[in-house]
Amino acid sequence: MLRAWSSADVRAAEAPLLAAGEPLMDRAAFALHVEVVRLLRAHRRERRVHGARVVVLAGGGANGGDALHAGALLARRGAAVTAVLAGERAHAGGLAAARAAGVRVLGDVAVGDAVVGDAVGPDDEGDEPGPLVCDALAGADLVLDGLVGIGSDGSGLRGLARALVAAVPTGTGGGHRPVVVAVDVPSGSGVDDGRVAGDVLRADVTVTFGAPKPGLLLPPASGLAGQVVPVDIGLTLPAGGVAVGRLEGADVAALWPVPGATSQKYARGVLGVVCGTTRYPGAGVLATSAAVLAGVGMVRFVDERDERDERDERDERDERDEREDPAAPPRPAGPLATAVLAARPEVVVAGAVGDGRVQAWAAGSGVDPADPARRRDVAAVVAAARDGVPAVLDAGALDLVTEGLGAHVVLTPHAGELARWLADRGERVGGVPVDRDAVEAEPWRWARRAHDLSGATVLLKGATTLVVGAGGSTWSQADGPAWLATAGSGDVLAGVVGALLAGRAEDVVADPALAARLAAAAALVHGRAAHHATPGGPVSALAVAHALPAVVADLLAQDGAPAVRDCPA
Ligand SMILES: NC(=O)C1=CN([C@@H]2O[C@H](COP(=O)(O)OP(=O)(O)OC[C@H]3O[C@@H](n4cnc5c(N)ncnc54)[C@H](OP(=O)(O)O)[C@@H]3O)[C@@H](O)[C@H]2O)[C@@H](O)CC1
Ligand SMILES: [K+]
Repeated sequence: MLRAWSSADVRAAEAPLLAAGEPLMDRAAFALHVEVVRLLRAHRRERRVHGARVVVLAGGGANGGDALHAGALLARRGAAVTAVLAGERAHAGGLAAARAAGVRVLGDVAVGDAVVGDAVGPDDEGDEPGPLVCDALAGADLVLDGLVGIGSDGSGLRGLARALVAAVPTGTGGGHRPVVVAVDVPSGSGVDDGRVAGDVLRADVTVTFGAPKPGLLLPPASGLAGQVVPVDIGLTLPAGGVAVGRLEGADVAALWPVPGATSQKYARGVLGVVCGTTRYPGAGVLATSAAVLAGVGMVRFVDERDERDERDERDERDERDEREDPAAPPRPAGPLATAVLAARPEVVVAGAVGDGRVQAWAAGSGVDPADPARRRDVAAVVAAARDGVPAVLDAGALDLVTEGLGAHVVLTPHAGELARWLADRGERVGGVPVDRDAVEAEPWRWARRAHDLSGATVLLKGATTLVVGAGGSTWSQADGPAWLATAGSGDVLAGVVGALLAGRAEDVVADPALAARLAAAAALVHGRAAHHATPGGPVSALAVAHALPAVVADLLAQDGAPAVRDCPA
């Protein structure tokens, strides 16, 4: 599991060690240079550090200090290192180390009484990179981004720092692009909230010290961090202080409901499904298939009934009452349930919500809220959820969600659906109702807001899926390929979430915070199933569902004790 701590927690953990004279920056810089050595060996044709051209972009704080110290170590290994000083001051220790190691220093900053280096820009403002800097960047094998770390307020880079970021070759049109390593965080990104205001240099690797910061896991900033390499510099972080977590494969086994030798289907969890309509049966097929293939004990699929069906049922019931005959004859499956049964014959069909017991519900996928019959079924599920039955509410069910649910209910909107849901509740940003762009710019903020308003666990679908559960606990999962953004993908995810809620229903009722971890595990498995279905290529939602058993089996075989539970027969 990857855990991110806030910059305040990291600073608090650093403080006593710095006061005690622990060499935290030396540790950070050493680890940083080790990662750079690895990257240079991997990426350079010569496979070595000697002769590699490295540019260090150094701000005036300790982030720049880390970068300059690492630059010094690289220079001592034979790299041709150029440091560009971007601040009005430079980290004195880092600069001294760099100069002593033979690093070429460019910049117009005063250190003590001395002005060092060459003029950066051609103008007096000094916020345009000059030709020496541009040449160094154009020829660099690797750029170290040490402009600003956790000292950033996330409002965007300014002055020369901003101009330097813009001057790094991007490789567009097949041109040269250096490997970019961010020091602690990509400079200027929202360290604690994942916001991106202004230009941020996209990193291939971020070497982060003490602990990952939330912005490395939270979109949109997480999309600029590349591979996150955490470095232990000896900090002790507060146990309860985790701001954001990310489940990894080894965490899934402990969450997944695994049957014991004496388990039977009812005790293993029955999932009631109200997904799809006669007109659009696909979502019913996909959500049901996913739940079955994720290992739920049984699916009870609620068929769609039209008004004529209901009239007939009422008449039959009245006739039975007159005959004092309580046994209802089994009803033939309608067209929707017939489609579902054709794909998954193991499913049991129910005539209505409440016909037969379930441990959890999945509702809303592929349901048009304007469809009166299906809307009534979904409303019955929402009522059951309000009464304490775990449920995943997707797509068409979201319109029926109001305040006062518990975290045992998982909402699964995408950004557009979440924006609409929030706007309907009067949420505004910059004086206008929240829209999709606003949610995509600050997904964590709005997922938390939806959790606060609804009380439910909120799983916000996206390239990085965010889950906010009880107490604001947050999980960020980025497990799927971009190909997973395909029709029906959300229906499959709803089925997997539903399977987990049904399989661990008692645990979720006892501890609603568990729902967020289960939803995060579902997102992980869903993403991996997409990779498994068609590595590197297009993927269909049904193929993702079909890949679930193999992916789950693989994850259960990993380290970590599976939660094998012998349920009473
Ligand atoms: N202490 C230690 O031993 C250890 C520290 N560690 C490292 O320290 C980092 C934190 O260092 P920090 O606290 O010095 O802040 P830092 O991130 O360098 O930023 C301050 C500088 O940025 C500048 N700046 C700010 N905003 C800006 C903007 N928008 N656009 C442009 N510039 C902007 C600001 O300029 P000023 O406002 O002063 O003009 C100032 O120069 C942390 O991330 C980790 O890398 C680790 O190695 C562990 C050991
Ligand atoms: K940085």
